[in-house]
Amino acid sequence: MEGVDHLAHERNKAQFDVAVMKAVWAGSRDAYELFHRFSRLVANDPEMFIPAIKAQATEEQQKQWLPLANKMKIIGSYTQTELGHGSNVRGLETTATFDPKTDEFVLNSPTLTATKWWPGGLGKIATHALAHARLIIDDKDYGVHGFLVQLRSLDDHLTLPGITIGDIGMKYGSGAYNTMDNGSLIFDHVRIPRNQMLMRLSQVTREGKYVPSNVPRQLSYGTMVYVRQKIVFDASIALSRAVCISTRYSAVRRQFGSHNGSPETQVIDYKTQQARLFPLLASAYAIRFVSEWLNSFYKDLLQRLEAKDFSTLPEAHACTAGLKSITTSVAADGIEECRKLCGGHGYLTSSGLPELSAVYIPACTYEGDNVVMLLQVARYLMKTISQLKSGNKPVGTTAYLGRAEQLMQYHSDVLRAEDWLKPNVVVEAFEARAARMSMACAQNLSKFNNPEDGFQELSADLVEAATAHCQLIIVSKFIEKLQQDIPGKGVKEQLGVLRSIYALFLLHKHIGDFLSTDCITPKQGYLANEQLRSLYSQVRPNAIALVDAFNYTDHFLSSVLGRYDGNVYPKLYEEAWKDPLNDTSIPDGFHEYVQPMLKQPLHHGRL
Ligand SMILES: CC/C=C\C/C=C\C/C=C\C/C=C\C/C=C\C/C=C/C(=O)SCCNC(=O)CCNC(=O)[C@H](O)C(C)(C)COP(=O)(O)OP(=O)(O)OC[C@H]1O[C@@H](n2cnc3c(N)ncnc32)[C@H](O)[C@@H]1OP(=O)(O)O
Ligand SMILES: Cc1cc2nc3c(=O)[nH]c(=O)nc-3n(C[C@H](O)[C@H](O)[C@H](O)COP(=O)(O)OP(=O)(O)OC[C@H]3O[C@@H](n4cnc5c(N)ncnc54)[C@H](O)[C@@H]3O)c2cc1C
Repeated sequence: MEGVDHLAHERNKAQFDVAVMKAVWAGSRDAYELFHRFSRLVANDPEMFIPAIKAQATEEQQKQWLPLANKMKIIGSYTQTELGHGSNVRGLETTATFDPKTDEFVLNSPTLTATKWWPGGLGKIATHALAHARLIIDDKDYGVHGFLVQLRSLDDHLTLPGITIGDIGMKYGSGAYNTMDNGSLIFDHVRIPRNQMLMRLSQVTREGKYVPSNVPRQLSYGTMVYVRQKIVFDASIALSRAVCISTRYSAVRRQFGSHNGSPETQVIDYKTQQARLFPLLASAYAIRFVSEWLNSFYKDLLQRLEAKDFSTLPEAHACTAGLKSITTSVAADGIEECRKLCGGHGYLTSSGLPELSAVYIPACTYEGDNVVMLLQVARYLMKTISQLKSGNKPVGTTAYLGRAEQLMQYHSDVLRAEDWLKPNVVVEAFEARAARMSMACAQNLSKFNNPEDGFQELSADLVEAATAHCQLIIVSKFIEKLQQDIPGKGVKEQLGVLRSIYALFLLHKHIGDFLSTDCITPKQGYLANEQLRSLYSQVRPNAIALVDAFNYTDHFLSSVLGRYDGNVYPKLYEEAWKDPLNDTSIPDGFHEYVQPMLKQPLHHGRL
């Protein structure tokens, strides 16, 4: 019935202050503003163009271009990827050749594979591109740099001479990402003034002299680092949306279990449902907290860069690349699992889950393919280990590698299931697992004469070691979050339950790592799983309140299964009748195509 809260009985079970949990989840308010910018982003993509200008343009260039971009007097596209290259930025083929006679750069797409391909907004709406092209001066190639290129007239929006632009066509399913005009672009000797090369990091003088950057060249990748750390926050939003829908529906849905006329069992009470759903609920909170930490780490990096302190740049790259990879994979797989947790109705568009999945899953690819990103983390870990011999003391997220020798001797001292609730016990196990996996890779790498050959040969193991490292970061940041002062009845206790679920679920899922590295015994693995089952029982009465704490409106969730009031069945039915197919009883084409078949005379008893 309208106006009735069908989940009130669930909400009354909450053992914590939901208002405080909402504040803990919301964290810094700007994160929400960011997300709402993102929700506009799917239709447009100024959010990379502007940061890229800030990162790569001189003050003078920023004064010229930022006001135009901020006021949408120009619409920009971050135009880097090409038909032939995306991951390998240094392999991009578009050229920007300096012409000293005219003090211009000539942009050209020398091959088909040099066609710019995928940039958001490029297909129909962008008036300007921040095009990444190989800087060529006197036939010498100085590598990839950024260039501002006008694509369309600001009067009639027609493409300018030498510019061929198109949309790259429909994408995955009918998802909302098809509102994004990812485009293609071919340059045919397009001339731009020299001052439209972004020259904050490196310059080209009027005489055509190349002035190399006096800061790490990787700062030219700064926009990707910025977006990757934003994407981690986005993963917490996407996963929490799906978890909210599937948790509420799991409390509404009843199937089997009726005795003597009693109500059937709520599917949320099945242990299999809990074992699939509650780790995702815990992961949403874990990703949110690590995104908060990553954002503060990134802001600290920016301050350091202002002071020409590049000391945390390598770690920032590794953390943004690795956490982007891990969290988007968890979120994308989690959204699909949430669909399955809702049974058949999860496959309905009105559940909100197919659309969420279709829009979200490219996050595993854009801003860096997830495997390529983990390989970057692996490079960083191997480099860190190689420097141990020279006495380099790792700090920050690799500090544990400074204790590698000690961790190589580690054996968990867990005796009882509840020992796994101790944060230090968990962190030690995760540190030992990550250290041993990385050290084993380093050991194996040392057997290769050519380190690059070794890296390629061992890349699958290296990805697993990088994954263990990133999971350790997320577990550690969840633990650190709970060391903060968090008020409110039962809030910290509930977050503690989620922290333990997150860590022990990962331990159970990757039990092979923990056993093969001899960090824990099979018995200790068994006790961890015992404890996990007990934790699910502790979350159960709080599950609805924990997803209420995400504070999502029904409009935002756009899901009949995830409605706040749990009034699912009438709304499912109502939503179905909105389908145009139900405007008529007899479907189009029936009389022309189906009825003649039905009217066919029977021949010898056969149609
Ligand atoms: C857009 C919205 C933003 C925010 C607001 C809203 C909401 C956010 C939520 C979601 C986002 C919403 C929408 C996004 C949707 C679509 C947009 C998508 C855009 C794109 O996809 S843009 C294109 C992205 N492309 C990539 O990511 C390419 C990936 N490839 C690379 O990054 C590089 O090619 C790679 C793999 C790093 C290799 O580079 P390179 O060959 O130059 O380096 P090496 O591997 O040889 O390493 C050399 C050395 O350099 C270090 N290093 C590499 N990269 C970096 C870096 N970025 N920073 C610092 N250091 C770096 C590396 O570690 C090595 O160091 P070493 O010598 O070993 O010490
Ligand atoms: C929805 C969407 C929006 C996008 N928006 C933009 C945008 O606005 N601007 C822009 O410039 N680009 C954009 N892109 C492009 C995106 O950045 C690239 O697709 C992404 O970086 C992956 O590169 P790729 O396509 O070359 O993949 P590839 O690198 O070709 O990946 C193919 C396979 O090769 C593997 N692989 C590649 N290299 C290695 C290696 N060294 N070792 C092991 N395995 C490897 C990958 O893991 C993957 O399995 C967008 C893409 C999508 C899907």
